[in-house]
Amino acid sequence: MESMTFVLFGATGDLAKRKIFPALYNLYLDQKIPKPISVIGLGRREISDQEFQKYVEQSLRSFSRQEAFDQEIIGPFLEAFRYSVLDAGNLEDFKKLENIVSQREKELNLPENRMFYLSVAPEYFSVIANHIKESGLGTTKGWKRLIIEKPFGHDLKSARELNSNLSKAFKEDEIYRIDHYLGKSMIQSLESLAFANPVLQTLLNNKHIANVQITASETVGVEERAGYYDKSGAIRDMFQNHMLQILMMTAMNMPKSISPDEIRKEKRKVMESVRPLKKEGVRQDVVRAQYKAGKINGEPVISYINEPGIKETSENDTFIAARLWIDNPFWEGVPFYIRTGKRMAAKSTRIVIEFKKTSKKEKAERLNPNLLIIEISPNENVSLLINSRNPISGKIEPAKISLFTEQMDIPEAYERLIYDAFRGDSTFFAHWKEVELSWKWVQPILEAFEENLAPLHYYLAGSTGPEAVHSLLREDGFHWWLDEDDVTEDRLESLSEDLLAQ
Ligand SMILES: NC(=O)C1=CN([C@@H]2O[C@H](COP(=O)(O)OP(=O)(O)OC[C@H]3O[C@@H](n4cnc5c(N)ncnc54)[C@H](OP(=O)(O)O)[C@@H]3O)[C@@H](O)[C@H]2O)C=CC1
Ligand SMILES: O=C1O[C@H](COP(=O)(O)O)[C@@H](O)[C@H](O)[C@H]1O
Repeated sequence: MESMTFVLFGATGDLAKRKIFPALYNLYLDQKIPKPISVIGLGRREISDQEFQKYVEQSLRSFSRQEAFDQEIIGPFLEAFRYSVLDAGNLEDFKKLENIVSQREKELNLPENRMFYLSVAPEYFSVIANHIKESGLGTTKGWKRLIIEKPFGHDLKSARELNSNLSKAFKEDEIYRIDHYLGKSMIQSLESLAFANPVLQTLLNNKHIANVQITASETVGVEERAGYYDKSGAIRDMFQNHMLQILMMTAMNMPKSISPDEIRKEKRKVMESVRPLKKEGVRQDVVRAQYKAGKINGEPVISYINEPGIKETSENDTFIAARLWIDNPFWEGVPFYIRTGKRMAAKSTRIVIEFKKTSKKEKAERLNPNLLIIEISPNENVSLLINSRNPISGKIEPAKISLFTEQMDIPEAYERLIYDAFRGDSTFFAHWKEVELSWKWVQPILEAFEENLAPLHYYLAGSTGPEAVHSLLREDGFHWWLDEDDVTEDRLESLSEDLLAQ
C-alpha cells in the first residue's frame, strides 16, 4: 500500500465523526493503513490542528470498534492529522490547501498520491471536483482518487449532470462511489458463495428457483434527517442504490475472473436485463407507502407526518416494494421481489431464495419448499431449509442446515471500503454505468409518484408493511418468508414447527 495524503472534506460533520475517523483508526490498529500517511481535515468552522486532533480522539472514544486508547498507540495516529478552513465555493481556499498538502508531503517525504474524500452535502460535489482541478491540487506526480458519498444525483438527469461534471476533473477509474451495502461482509461473500460451491451454482437459475425475495427493513424512523429524507423517500434513499446493488450482486452470473472489471461487467448485465417499467404500469408492480403511528417492541411510535420537520401534508414514501423480472436465460420467468421500509417490525436485511417444488409428491404432501436464506444484517448467516425424514416418527420434517460464520469482531463496511480505496481496488464501489442504469430503471417510478399514478398506501409502525405488499406476492401464489417479528434462530425453529403442523 503506497503512502498518501487523505484529504477529508466535511471533517467536522456527522459521517466523519461516526464512521470515517473510527474506520481509519481501526485500519491503523489492524496495520492496514499506509505508512506514513498525512490526513488533512476540512470544514468551514475555525479550529486549530490541536483542537481537531482532540475532536478526532473524542470520535474514536465514542465510535471505534476497537478500544485501544493508550497514549503511545493513539498518539502517533493523531499526529498525522492537520486541519484547514475551507469553503467549497472559494478557489483561494483550495490554493491554500494545495500549499498545506505539498508542505506535509515534503515534511513526511510522501509521494504525491492524493485521495479526496467528499463527506459533504451533494450540492458541493461538482464545485469541489472543479476546484481540485483548478487549484492544481489534482495535478500530481502520483495518483489521485476521489471517494464520493451518496446521494449520487436526485434522478437520471441530475445524476448524468453530476457525472459529467466530475469527469472533467477525474477519470472513471479514479472515482470511488461509496455504497456502504457493498462494504457489508455478507454482500461481498455472495459471489464467492456461488463460486466456491458448485452445488449452489448449478441450482441458482430459473430451472430450480421459484422466486427471490430481498428485504431491508428498519425499525428507525426519519431520525434527524427530515430535510433530506422528505425529499428523497425510500425510493431514492434505499431502493435506487442499496437495494438494486443487492439485486445485481444476487443475480449476476459468475464472472470470468475475480477482477473489478469482470465483476462490475456482470453486475451491469443484470441491470441491462431488468425489464423496464412504463410509468403507467408502475401501480401494478410497485407499492409505495408511509408509516402511521404504531408500536415497535411495545413502545408507541408516532406517524411519519408527525415527525419533527415533516409537513403534515407530506406524501413521501417511507416504504417501497417492487416486483422485477430479469429477462435473461438464467432468470427468465423468476420474479424478484424487493422491499425496504422504515419503522417496520424488525431490523433485518436478508435475501430469501425459494426453490421450486418439482415432484408431484412434494406438492401433494404440501411440503415446505426449500429455502436458501442469506442474512446480511444484523446477523450474518447462510442457511438452507430442507425437508428430511424423522427416523422416529417417519414424517418428513423441515430442517435447517446452517452455515454459521463465527460472529467475530469483523471490520465495519467503511473500514473495508476505505481499505479497498487505499489499495486502488474498486470492486465494491458502484461504477457509473451501474448508477446510471439504476436511475434509468427507477425514473418511471419517480415520474409515476410525481404524477400520482400510483397510490400511496399506509402501514402501521411496527408492522411488516402495507397489505398491498402482501397481495403483490399473493397474486403470483407466493408469500413473504420469515415475515414475523424477527429472523432469529427461534423464528426459524417456529417456522419449522408451523410447517410441520400444516
Ligand atoms: N451521516 C450519515 O450517516 C451519512 C451521510 N451520508 C452523506 O455524507 C455526506 C456528509 O454527511 P454528514 O456528515 O451527515 O453531513 P453534516 O451536515 O453533518 O456535515 C457536513 C460537513 O460539510 C461541511 N460543509 C458544509 N458546507 C460547506 C461548504 N460550503 N464548504 C465546505 N464544507 C462545508 C461542514 O463543515 P462545517 O460544519 O464546519 O461548516 C461539515 O463538516 C452527505 O453527502 C451525506 O448525504 C451518506 C450516508 C450516511
Ligand atoms: O444509506 C442508508 O442506510 C441506512 C441503513 O443502513 P444499514 O447499514 O443500517 O442497513 C438507512 O437508515 C439510511 O436512511 C440510508 O440513508
